Amino acid sequence: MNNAIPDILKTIVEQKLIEVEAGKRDASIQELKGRISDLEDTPRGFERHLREAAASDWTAIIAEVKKGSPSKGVIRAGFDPLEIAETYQDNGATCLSVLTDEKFFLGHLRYLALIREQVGLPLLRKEFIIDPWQVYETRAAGADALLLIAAILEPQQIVDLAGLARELHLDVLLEVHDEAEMATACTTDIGLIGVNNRNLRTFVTDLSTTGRLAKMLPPGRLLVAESGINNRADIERLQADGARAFLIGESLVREEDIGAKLQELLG
Ligand SMILES: O=C(O)c1ccccc1NCC(=O)[C@H](O)[C@H](O)COP(=O)(O)O
Repeated sequence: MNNAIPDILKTIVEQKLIEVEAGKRDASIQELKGRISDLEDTPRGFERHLREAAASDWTAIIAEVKKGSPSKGVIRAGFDPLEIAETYQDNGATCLSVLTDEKFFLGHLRYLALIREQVGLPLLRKEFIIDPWQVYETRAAGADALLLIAAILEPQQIVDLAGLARELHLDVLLEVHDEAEMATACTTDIGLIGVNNRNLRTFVTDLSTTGRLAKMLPPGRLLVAESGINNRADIERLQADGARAFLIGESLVREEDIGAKLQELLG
């Protein structure tokens, strides 16, 4: 991790180091491997679902199960992760993103298994992954894909963590915020590249970030626009800029009628 990364990410990573060490004391990689071999179903093809939707007329939305965030505090009072996930499925989401960080996003690892039991859509574990142990934990918890955040990883860590994820049949979404991180992403063979429109120093979202970085993307990668997407016009603008899938949290969970909002976003 370099010194140039935003303070919020430094704080989160420091917390993750503590959590991972505690996690390793609770369950060794060997134990996690045992849990993985006990799983009854195989991953659901997170990237494949996005690519199929993006190749059709359907808008590929990754709808996020998000109770809160460092920038906004609690976004949805009376948060029910399963009810939200079912609403997303019933109203046309292609995939789901499940925040599992407890301290900063008020999520939980157990939401993955809870949702997986009742909802058939592929699940992304939205976490701050910094250690191979967490990749095993992710697969054992029932996710189909994991997020890697370029800002908190060295290029070799990205390659190694993505390689391990693939060995465990997990798809990877690699998130970038700027040109330097996109340049690193281009040196990998990761198929799903997310541009996060949220500036993590100011927490302000600027959708033009996606268009700026899209120009650097080699053919064959699927561009996911992340954060700050509020309405159908935002999606159409991002589509024109090259985005083929859309990761949306706050503008959905903030609504009283989440299903109606998702339908509006789908157009
Ligand atoms: O959401 C935040 O405040 C935040 C702060 C620090 C690191 C990451 C953060 N967000 C994670 C995400 O990437 C978003 O949850 C996701 O892209 C959805 O964004 P939105 O639609 O704006 O809720």
